[in-house]
Amino acid sequence: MSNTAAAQAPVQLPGPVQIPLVGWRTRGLRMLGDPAEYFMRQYAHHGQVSAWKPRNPRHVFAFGPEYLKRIFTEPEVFVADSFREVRIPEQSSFYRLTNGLLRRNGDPHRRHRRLMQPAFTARRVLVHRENVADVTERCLSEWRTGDVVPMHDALARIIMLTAMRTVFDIDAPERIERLQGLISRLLRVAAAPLTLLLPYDLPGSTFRAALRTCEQIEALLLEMIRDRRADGATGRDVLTSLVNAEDEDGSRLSEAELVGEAYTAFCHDSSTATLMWTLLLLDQHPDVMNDVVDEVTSVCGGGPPDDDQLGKLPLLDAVLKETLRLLPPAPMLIRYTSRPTRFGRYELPSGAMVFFSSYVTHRLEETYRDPLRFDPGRWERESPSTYEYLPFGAGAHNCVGRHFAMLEMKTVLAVLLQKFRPALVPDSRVDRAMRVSLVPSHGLPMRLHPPGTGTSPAPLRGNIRDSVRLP
Ligand code: HEM
Repeated sequence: MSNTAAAQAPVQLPGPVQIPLVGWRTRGLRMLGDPAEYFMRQYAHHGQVSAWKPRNPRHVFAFGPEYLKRIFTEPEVFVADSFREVRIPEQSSFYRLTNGLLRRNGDPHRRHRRLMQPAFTARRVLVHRENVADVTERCLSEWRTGDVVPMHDALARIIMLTAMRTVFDIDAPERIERLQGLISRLLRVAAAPLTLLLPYDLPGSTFRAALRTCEQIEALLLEMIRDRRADGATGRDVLTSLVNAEDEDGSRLSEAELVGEAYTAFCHDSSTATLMWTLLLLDQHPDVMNDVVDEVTSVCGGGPPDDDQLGKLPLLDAVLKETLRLLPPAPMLIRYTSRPTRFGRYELPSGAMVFFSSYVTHRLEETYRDPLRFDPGRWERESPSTYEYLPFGAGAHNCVGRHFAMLEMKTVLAVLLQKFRPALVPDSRVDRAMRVSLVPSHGLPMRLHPPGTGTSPAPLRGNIRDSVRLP
């Protein structure tokens, strides 16, 4: 945004002709159904910045890197408040569980980041590598060549068990099963559009189901936090690091704060989503699949990667980066303006909701050559800026778990691809589905072949073909 542009008198934001009686919740429902498509249409019709109601811009869309830079570099003006629209009662477990970093701003946010960061540095997360490999190998020992595996459930199980071990250090099957069941239920009911539309504690409502499920999850988390404190907290799991984390003035996170942060650190569904998309894209690009399998096998020699080998898998790294470019699990993020502010040539009121989408930004032709092509090789030629490539966000709220996520995804894929060649069941339907993350619909059924089997891309149907050019 140039100074000259900012100095000009404000003009009206681009946007659609207003249709009376179409409120934001109606539009919001359409948007939540398929945010990727909705945002692409908004961008195609109105460009890098626009509003639903140009004369009263309370809902604004920003896709260009210059606007994103503004959002990320002024966190005191563009504040995060992830669950504002759900109107969660402040005294509820639901509130405390969702009261993590993504709800905090300013000093409280900085304090929590300071306390959490040490558990998530690139170096520190390596302590979890063996646990991730061990869980993956155990789960894969139940898979058989020739089987058709519903990849969504299978990968979600690996990631959930990994999180249980690395975040909470729990292995006891009954505790795992209980927490797994509760979290799956919460993700289902919390993502239901009715929870947003009818946020009331009424009999039979999805909102009430979310409230009750959160009470049970919070009770379990508190049990674990108190166990940690009682046994002196010496483990290497994330919860132990958070329980022991001490600020410069000697203060620690309270029980309520720990509940919110531990829950956020536990939800790894973005990793599950990325793994699913990666397997699909590799299936559709057998040459890349062959090269990745060669790389992983020659570096790791049949076993899980060690610390050193994890850093020697450049193609696997590029494949994950390219998957996160084309299909970022969080395709819709939101900030709220804390005061009236100039936004380039436009004026935004206080309290405006600003939507932005890495899904759209990652497809800008000014930045990416042939953006719809899955091309891991582009990462040798193209080096987009922080505001042009942002699957993990940017600025104050950038993903604290990014190193963890990369370690987790690389390890799972390295182990999996040395044991099996998964191939999509031909003629499957693959649509984008917005659950908590952007995932392939219909569970992604894949047949397991021996590693090294030559397969051709499975014919498939569905709107995934609008997101990426497939054979
Ligand atoms: C492929 C995997 C992942 C992706 C794509 C991803 C993406 C993101 C994005 C886009 C944000 C920024 C949200 C915003 O600005 O509103 C974020 C924040 C966050 N992520 Fe991740 N994430 C992933 C995995 C993880 C994992 C495994 C953890 C925990 C270990 C984690 C913990 C967090 C936390 C705590 C925040 C909030 C940071 C803050 O507000 O300061 N993420 N993530």
